[in-house]
Formats: sequence, structure tokens, C-alpha cells
Amino acid sequence: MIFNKIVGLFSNDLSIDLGTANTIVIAKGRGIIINEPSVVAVKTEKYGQQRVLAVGHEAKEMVGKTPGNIKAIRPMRDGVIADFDMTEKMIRKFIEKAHGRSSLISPRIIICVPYGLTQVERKAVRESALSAGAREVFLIEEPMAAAIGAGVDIREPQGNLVVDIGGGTTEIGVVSLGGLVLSKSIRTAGDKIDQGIVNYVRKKYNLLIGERVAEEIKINIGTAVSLDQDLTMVVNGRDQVEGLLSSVELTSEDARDAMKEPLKEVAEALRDVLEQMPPDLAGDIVNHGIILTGGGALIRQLDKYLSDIVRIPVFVADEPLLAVARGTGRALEEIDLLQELFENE
Ligand SMILES: Nc1ncnc2c1ncn2[C@@H]1O[C@H](COP(=O)(O)OP(=O)(O)OP(=O)(O)O)[C@@H](O)[C@H]1O
Repeated sequence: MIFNKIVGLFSNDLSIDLGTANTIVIAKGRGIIINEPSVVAVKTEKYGQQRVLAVGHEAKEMVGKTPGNIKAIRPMRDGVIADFDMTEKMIRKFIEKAHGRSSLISPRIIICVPYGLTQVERKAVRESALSAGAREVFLIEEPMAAAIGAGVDIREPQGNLVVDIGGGTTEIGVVSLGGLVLSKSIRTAGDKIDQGIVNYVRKKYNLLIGERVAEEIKINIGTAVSLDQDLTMVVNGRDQVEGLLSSVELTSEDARDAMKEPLKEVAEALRDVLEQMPPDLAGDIVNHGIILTGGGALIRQLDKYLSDIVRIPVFVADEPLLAVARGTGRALEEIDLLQELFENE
């Protein structure tokens, strides 16, 4: 213990929110030092080896625009590690970037992972961090980190329900007394919503658009409930019939229609969790309401949409995109106290 404290004074412990869309790294005492897309650009060399050219923003800029031998990869998709090797390389690059050669002793690292990861995937994440120079690695699950980040005192004997809508997964968790009492993870979140928009625009307007444009539509005019005044956006793509470049003007009603199915899936998952709620905690949830975190919480009127369905107040956390990262960072501040929360196999 004393040894750990002395070592802690000299090391530069890190927390990493390893999201399918964004990775956020916080250094103890320094706040957020990296907030970049979870994207890796690789080049295939002569003999088939793959060399990492860039990670994060620089790599995302390359998505869909790269020549044949350079690929921009999102190694984590739908909340799972779709490409082990690339995930490892990405974690390593981010750790190198964050840690540099600034400290004498290698860092302890807390990594926040989606709730649904398998043991094999957990091991892969842990090993990537160890091989990138971590001294010790702890994993914390997303619903727990989201709750801490949304300001919930997770050690209180009182239930809190958090819905974290990220890029790949929506994680619903009920936390009480430092533990996850109930949780559910579905692979419907931002990416599926974007895909829904791509499909809708193709079917209704015969226009082919990419995922990045779909994401812009979601962010600029997307809404879960009809708005009093429609928002509009002109979108460019390729006409499916004529093959020529073309554009259409979309309204927020188009976006709502396009996003309807995935949002319904989120509402159904929430309803499932409420149906399994232990009666002793139900009262707490009714009194405190449901907290939304993750980038998906920023969808217009999502709080109203969900609360109309489950008939419980729903609130959006402050800076929902950062809630999981901040929760992981806060756990890092109290790493010695909270060790029992982490898996450290
Ligand atoms: N203003 C906004 N309105 C709607 N969606 C948004 C907005 N800003 C970001 N998003 C969406 O939020 C998602 C990313 O959220 P977040 O960073 O919380 O996910 P993640 O932690 O990387 O993913 P996961 O939790 O699945 O691992 C993306 O799908 C992005 O398009």
C-alpha cells in the first residue's frame, strides 16, 4: 500500500474511455488530454504487413477517402472489438500519445469497456494496455462509469437508472451500493441510427449518402418527437437511378421517420429493464427519474420521447458525451478506495 502510494506520486495514471465512436483519455490531475475518434488508418505494405499511419482525428478524416492500400478502420464496432489487432494498436498509440516519456514509472490505467464484452475481449483490452506500458490495468463497465460521471453517488443505498447511448451500444444500468444491480446492453445506438438514415434517404429519395453525412443529418436536424417548427438541411449524394451527383432538402420530420425504429428499440430495452426492477428500488427510480448519458442523449427531444413511453421523468446529464469519460476519470482519482469495483484479474 505504502509502496503503491509512493509510486503513485511519480507515475502518471490514466483513464481511458474506450468508446466505439470516441476515445477519451484523462490523466490524473490534468483532466482530458485526448478526445479523438476511435479510428485507425493503416497502410498495407508490400508483403501484406499493416503499418499504422494515424489514429484519431487524422485517421477519421481519411474514412471513405483513402486510396486502395490505405484503409481507415474503426476497430470497435457495435460495442464489440471487431478487430483485435487494430484495437490493440489504437490503444497503444493513444497511451503513447498521452503518456509520452514524461514520467519515471509506468502508469496504472483504468479502461472503461462496454458492459457486454466477453472474457476474451476483456483479456485483449487488458493485454493491449499492458503491452503498451501500463503497470496495472483495471476495467470498469460503462453503466457504472456513466453513473459516476452523471454525478450519482454510487455507494449510496439507493437505486439510480442510467441509459448511456453511445456509438455502438446503448447500455442501461441500475446502480446501487457500488454495484450494478441490473443491466442491459443492446447493439442499437448512434451507428444504427446513422445506418437507418442512410437507408431511409436511399429508399425515399433514391439518394446514396455515406455514414458521415447521415451522422450530420442526425446531429443537425434529427429529433425523436415532431418539432413545432421543422428544421431543414440540404444533403448531397449520388442518385441511385441516374448515377449522377444530386441533392435533396431533408426536414426534421424525415430524420424523425428515419430514426424511428432504432429509437423504438432503445425504448423497448428500457421498458424491459423497468419490468425487471426489484420493487425496493422502483420507488427510487420513480422519485429520481432516469439519467441519459452518451452522445445519443443529445438527440433532440429524446428525454421527452422516452418519458412519454415509460411515464417516468427522464433527464439529460450535463455534457452527456463526456459523462463516461469523467466517471472513469473520477474512479481514477479514487483508485485506491474503489479498487473493489474494478476487475483486476
Ligand atoms: N449532438 C448530437 N446529437 C445526436 N447524436 C450525437 C450528437 N453528438 C454526438 N452524437 C452521437 O453520439 C455517438 C457517440 O457517443 P459516445 O461518444 O458517447 O459513444 P462511445 O462512447 O464512443 O460509444 P459506445 O458507448 O458505444 O462505446 C455517435 O453516434 C455520435 O453520432
